[in-house]
Amino acid sequence: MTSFQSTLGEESGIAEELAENQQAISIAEFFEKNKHMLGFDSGARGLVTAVKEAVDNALDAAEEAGILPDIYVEIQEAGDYYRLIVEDNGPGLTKESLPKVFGKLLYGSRFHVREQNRGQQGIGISAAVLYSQLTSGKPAKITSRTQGESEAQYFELIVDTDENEPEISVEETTSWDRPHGTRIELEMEANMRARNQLHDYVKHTAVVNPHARLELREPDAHFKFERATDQLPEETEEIRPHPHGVELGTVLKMLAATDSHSVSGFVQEEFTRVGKKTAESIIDEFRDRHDGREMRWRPPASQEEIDLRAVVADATANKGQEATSAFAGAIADAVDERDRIAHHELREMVADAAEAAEADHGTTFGDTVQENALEAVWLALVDATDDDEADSNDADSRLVGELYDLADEATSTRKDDAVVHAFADRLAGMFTDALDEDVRQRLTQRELREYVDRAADLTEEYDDVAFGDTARENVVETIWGVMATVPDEPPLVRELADDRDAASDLIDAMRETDIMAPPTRCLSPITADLVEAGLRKEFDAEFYASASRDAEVHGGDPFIVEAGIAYGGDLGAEGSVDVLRFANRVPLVYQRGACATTDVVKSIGWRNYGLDQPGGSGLPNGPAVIMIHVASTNVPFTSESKDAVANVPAIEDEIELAIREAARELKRFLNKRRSMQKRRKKQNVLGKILPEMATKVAEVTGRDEPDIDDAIARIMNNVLVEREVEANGDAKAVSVVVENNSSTAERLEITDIVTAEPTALPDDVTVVEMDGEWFVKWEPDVGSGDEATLEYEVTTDASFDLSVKGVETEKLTVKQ
Ligand SMILES: Nc1ncnc2c1ncn2[C@@H]1O[C@H](COP(=O)(O)OP(=O)(O)OP(=O)(O)O)[C@@H](O)[C@H]1O
Repeated sequence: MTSFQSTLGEESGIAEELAENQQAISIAEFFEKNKHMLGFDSGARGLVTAVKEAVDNALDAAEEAGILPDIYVEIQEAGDYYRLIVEDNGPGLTKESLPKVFGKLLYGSRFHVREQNRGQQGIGISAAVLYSQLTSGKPAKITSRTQGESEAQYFELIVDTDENEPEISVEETTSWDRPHGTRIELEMEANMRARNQLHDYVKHTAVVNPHARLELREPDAHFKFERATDQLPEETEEIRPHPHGVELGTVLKMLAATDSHSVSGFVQEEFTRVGKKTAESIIDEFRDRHDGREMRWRPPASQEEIDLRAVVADATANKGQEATSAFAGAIADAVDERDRIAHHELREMVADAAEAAEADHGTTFGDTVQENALEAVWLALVDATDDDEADSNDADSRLVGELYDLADEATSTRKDDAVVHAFADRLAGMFTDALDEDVRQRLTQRELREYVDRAADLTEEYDDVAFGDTARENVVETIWGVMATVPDEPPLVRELADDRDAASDLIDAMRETDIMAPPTRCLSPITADLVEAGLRKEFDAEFYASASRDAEVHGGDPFIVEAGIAYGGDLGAEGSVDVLRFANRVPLVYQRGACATTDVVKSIGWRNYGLDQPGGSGLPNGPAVIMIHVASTNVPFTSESKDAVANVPAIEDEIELAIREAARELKRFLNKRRSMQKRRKKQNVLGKILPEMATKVAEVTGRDEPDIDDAIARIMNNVLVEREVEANGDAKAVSVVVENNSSTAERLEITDIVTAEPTALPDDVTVVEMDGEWFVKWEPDVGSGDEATLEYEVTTDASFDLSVKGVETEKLTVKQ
């Protein structure tokens, strides 16, 4: 005991004294002291967070009401403070809800809703009000007008931190030129040191919300982001949780709150994607965990000389010979028809046989008779034949034989036969012993594993052989595979609600059952096309790629990850790439280093995708932007300030897959670019050397100089497009020849622009005249090593101009 402890022990009433100091803390007081948790840790950051909270709310509210958002943000210098004004054209707030929305923490419409929203906790805007009143001492000034109302409501209020309730100082009606919407005015101690973050937030919000019009006016800048589309994002719908990944506490709460009585009703009513069939599969999985499975044995083979009729007849008394024999025969035949039988299956067969015998012979085969027959047949199946020659060793030979077959099937061929037999023998002994405790031989998978482990340990010990983990696991799996799920009714919901272990079995069962991915109507991904369009709008790059994954689930909430990459062009080549992070269409500005998105980007081997990555890990270098969007009904953030996505493995996996999908396209682009660069270099060298060689050769041989273009095209495996014009009487015969020297088939788009009307054209070309010029368009498919020719005529002198598309310039030689 320490001296401090001894003092404590001697003084009576110290606990009471300490207890007097204990008191409840209001949530508002708590956040007042822990402003950093909500993103208000400094003046610079506080301003950005306040803008973010107000703009996110405005977007949420307008979209929810089906209104194209039009948001105006203004930051003014106001003496020692900064004044923030945010106006939206959303549906507005009623007189009753407005004070609570702005003057009470943890008050909101989204916390209990399983639907993708920017807001989640109902803290954001009231925290901004709290920050403003703490730093400037001024109340928040809110104007709001709901649709159809002739006047707007005006409030001045603060948060009463003791009570966490709004304290209203002014409440009146006013006129406002917006037909509907909300205007917030907050004064706060702030500075513009985080101007870049503020601009990034607004700019990136515009990238992922092309349907919104945003305007930002601050002391030194004024931006307008016009909307790029009049299409609101698909309306989202609320959904129930998905059974994959829900946690025990949540399920216990749901069990306590549900109106369903049965587990089947519960899983169908409370979860998404669970119909009757899925519910049955979940319950089967639950039974496997909660009740275990029953061992199924083979019926006796004919050579075993087990006479089941005699066994049943011996166990049945006083039912008359005819009826008894019909009863026994029906059981024996039913057993004989099966591949394997579990105890509960045999029980059903006996009941069926009793019913049939009763119907045919008028004799009742009641419960006791059925029980006797069941026990006798079951023991004959699992125990032994009672045949005269059987000695005690043969007593379990049926089980040994069957378990030997199963173990043999499960283990590698390298295992010695005698060893497998010895193992099966030991395992059979355990099954036989189990009969004393539970004649049905019900085992959970864990119990079966214990049996197998024990038998394997003994085998290792006495037979001096290895019986490794894989072999053990295979044996468990094989035996578990032949065991039967039991038909027992699962406990009622109210029993489950009080039974943690059983509820946990239900969660495992839900996890193990194949269940369709959750519906995505509750999510509003940006879509791959718009991810790319957003990047194009914002970054002048050379290459863009994007990927949008299918929905997955974490903690019962569906989520979708999207990724995009922009590369080259005007993007800065110095230093590491830019990572743009978004959650539910909201740009994440702070805590980049603590975000799962950044962690995943760092963990990818970017050299493999053609980017420079010093040391082979960490952020890659180069002129690239990597964008990641996580959309979910519940984005797991690292803190209430919603700056960084938490390290949830299921989400990290999807982030990685989405990035890799886009990165593969980048790799293809970079590889191609590299090979084209090589080609260009080689072609340049050839273009220099060949003419000199040609001249020399011509000089030496006294012949004409060979055609250089043709030669280059062949050496470089290029596609050569060549036009020739020959006089043909008064007319001119024109031919355009395509010679494909490359190793792949090519589809070209050739336009010959002619200043005279072309005639004698083949059918597969189109001609359009514009201002005295004729555009002859021809689209030949030319196989590798093949040639194609277009021929036509012009009657007068003309000039020509060939344009060729469909083949990279590096692979093309045009001669005209
Ligand atoms: N501009 C607005 N127009 C209409 N309703 C609004 C507006 N701003 C807030 N609300 C309503 O007030 C509620 C509370 O907003 P608040 O910012 O406190 O929390 P939230 O957005 O729900 O969650 P979070 O704390 O994650 O931001 C919202 O859920 C919404 O119903």
